[in-house]
Amino acid sequence: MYLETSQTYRVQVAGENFSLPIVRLSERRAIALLMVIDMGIRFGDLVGDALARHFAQLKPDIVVGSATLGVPVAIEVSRRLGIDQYVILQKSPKFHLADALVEDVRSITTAVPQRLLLDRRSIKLLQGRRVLVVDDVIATGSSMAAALRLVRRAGANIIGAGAILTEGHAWRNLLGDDARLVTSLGHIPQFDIVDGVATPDIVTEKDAWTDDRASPGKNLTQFQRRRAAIQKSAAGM
Ligand SMILES: O=P(O)(O)OC[C@H]1O[C@H](OP(=O)(O)OP(=O)(O)O)[C@H](O)[C@@H]1O
Ligand SMILES: Nc1ncnc2[nH]cnc12
Repeated sequence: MYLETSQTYRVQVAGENFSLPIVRLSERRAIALLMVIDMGIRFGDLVGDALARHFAQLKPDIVVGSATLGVPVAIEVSRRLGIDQYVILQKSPKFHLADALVEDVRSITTAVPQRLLLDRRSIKLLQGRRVLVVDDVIATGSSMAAALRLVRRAGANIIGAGAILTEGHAWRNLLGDDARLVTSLGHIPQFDIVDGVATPDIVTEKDAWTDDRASPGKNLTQFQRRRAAIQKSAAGM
């Protein structure tokens, strides 16, 4: 099912405003859809520049992206970091991927379970290297978690996880300690359909922790940070 609503959601990505169509996933759920492949060349420049600038200081040796929509992100970021080769984790099984490392994925946009595959021939590009993993969106976190597992199985040292957008905050629970690796250029909520209208889902928004980049809670434990954020949001702050 892919049903456009008449609603859009305004989001800032790397400081610029964009309007995303809100589409239904089911009778009860909707998302603000970011189709990177429809956003044009300038958008690729914007997100490539911003992610590369952020992660350059961590000196990645190579960038890994997940098919399909993580592919342009990996290319744009690699280009700006001056790194020639990049590694793509595939979602569709192919004959030439018969000998791959595999992890299960269940992303927000796909009704059926999927598999993420790392071609064993790419392991040599990752083993012992400083790796940046990128994707277009992190929602449930299932795709990013599977990507991180695959890259670690290849013996890499993951130095960061970059996304154009985070969507809700459920991914923080799924990623656990790895949530601290994540930097995104913007944030969107997930939506419930209430009386036919897409409404930001306060449950996953409430799940927010204090953002490390905003710093005030930097030295608090994860639990304290979560509790503080929930109390703040319940108090309407
Ligand atoms: O955090 P999650 O819930 O896993 O959602 C995020 C994933 O969803 C999309 O992939 P999708 O499976 O739709 O494949 P695509 O890139 O081929 O569109 C997106 O590109 C991310 O990889
Ligand atoms: N909002 C979104 N737009 C495009 N792809 C997505 N995958 C997960 N959430 C998405």
